[in-house]
Amino acid sequence: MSATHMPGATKFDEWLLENTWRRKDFGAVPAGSGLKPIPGDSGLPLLGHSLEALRLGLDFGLKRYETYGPVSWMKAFGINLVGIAGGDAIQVVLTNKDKAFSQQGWTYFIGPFFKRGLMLLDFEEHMFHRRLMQQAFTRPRIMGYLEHVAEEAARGVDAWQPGTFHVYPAMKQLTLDIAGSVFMASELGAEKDALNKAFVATVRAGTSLVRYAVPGSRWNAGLQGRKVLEDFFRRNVPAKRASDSNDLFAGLCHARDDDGEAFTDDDVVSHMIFLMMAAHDTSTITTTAAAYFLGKDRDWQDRARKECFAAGPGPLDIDALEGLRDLELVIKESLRLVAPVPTMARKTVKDTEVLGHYIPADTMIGLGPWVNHMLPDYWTNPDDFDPDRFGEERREDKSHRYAWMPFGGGAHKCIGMHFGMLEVKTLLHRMLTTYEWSVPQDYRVRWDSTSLPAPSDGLPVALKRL
Ligand code: HEM
Repeated sequence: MSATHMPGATKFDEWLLENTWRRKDFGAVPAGSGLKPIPGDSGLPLLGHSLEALRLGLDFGLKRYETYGPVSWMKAFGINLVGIAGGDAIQVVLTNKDKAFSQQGWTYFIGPFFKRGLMLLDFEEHMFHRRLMQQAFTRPRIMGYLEHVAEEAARGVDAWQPGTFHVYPAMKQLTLDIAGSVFMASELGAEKDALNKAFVATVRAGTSLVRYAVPGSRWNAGLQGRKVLEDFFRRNVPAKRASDSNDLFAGLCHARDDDGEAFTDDDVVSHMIFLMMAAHDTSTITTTAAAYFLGKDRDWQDRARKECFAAGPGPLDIDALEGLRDLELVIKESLRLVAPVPTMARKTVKDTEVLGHYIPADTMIGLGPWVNHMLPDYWTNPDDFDPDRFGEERREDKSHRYAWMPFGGGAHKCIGMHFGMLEVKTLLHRMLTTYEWSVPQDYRVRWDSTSLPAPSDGLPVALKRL
């Protein structure tokens, strides 16, 4: 197998991918259990498979699946990691019947910066927090957030300059502005730039290669960023509790469950910091990926634009946004071809098994949704951009419950899924009714996999005002 999804792969990358490593089973299976060991290998001395995982992303995941099947192990990032892909295997983990799979896998990577965020909580405590947080994602509350999104989207998109235009950095700035407005409508004021800086440092730290506090390191900047954010939110909680504004910060402050329980001030602070991260890069990547595919496929761009003009100039309300069916097909297909969260981390808290493979307690797990999105068992011509595959006549996403899973699944399925889709639709609606754009037919974007997928060249397009 070669690096078909990674333009610009070097000869060394190709060698790493094509090399056959010495196969070794992972740990000993308890005698008499009837279970199988996990196949895999340890890769290069010291580095293990870190390089391929970081440089080749999807191609590496597909190679592991092809070589070892749905459950395999490797060394990477200084640890032993069990990779799980394919619908059936991922379903076992996300259903989590015996509560063996915990979120502590995420804690290893982003814990110091996003501690006590919803995704890092487990089991009963997680359920309690999730139920409360749902109160901030009701339809009326989402309608309020969308007003902020539409306002920022119009302001930001209209200011873009035609010509050669780099979509990714512009979109990243715009979704950051949107997050500022949706999350805390009025508090930012003079602190806006300092907070944006702190937030960006906190997010970047999660992918730092140096994983301890050395002066000048990304890790250190992330810890300092977290402090700035904590201080800001903590200072503003009392005023927010007393306000009735329609932003997410107020939503968390006012959330009550059926027994009248509420979040503590510390909870609100931690949830705000995590939510900003969860909402920001994911919507940037989704919108950028859709812009890329539409820039290549002008027929789909025209089709989506026609629908957007028919819906009106905006701001569109929630019903109008939900009615943008063609655009929804485009976004779903973009989320399939570029999964914004390509790997999901877990850690076993007890001995367990997946499809008959024994997994001991304290094992780090990486789930591979992006691999599922590309398996020919579920999708016809998986490499093609073909939004109609999600249309009513075909519904290829129903080929397996976990064939399409950009928002995860099970107890931790994305709580911002509905709002996130509507935000992306608002952005694309504004883009499609303001500009047309294209990329050369032979251009292929390289999705850098060192963190969440991002176009390594920023995605240059030829942008023309309509
Ligand atoms: C369009 C883009 C988005 C994508 C692709 C996405 C993807 C995901 C995925 C895959 C997970 C599950 C992680 C896991 O199980 O390990 C998740 C969880 C989560 N997402 Fe999103 N997300 C998006 C937008 C958002 C937005 C806009 C928000 C909030 C405003 C949000 C908030 C969250 C939260 C709080 C969790 C943790 C849920 C829990 O643990 O119960 N996400 N997201």
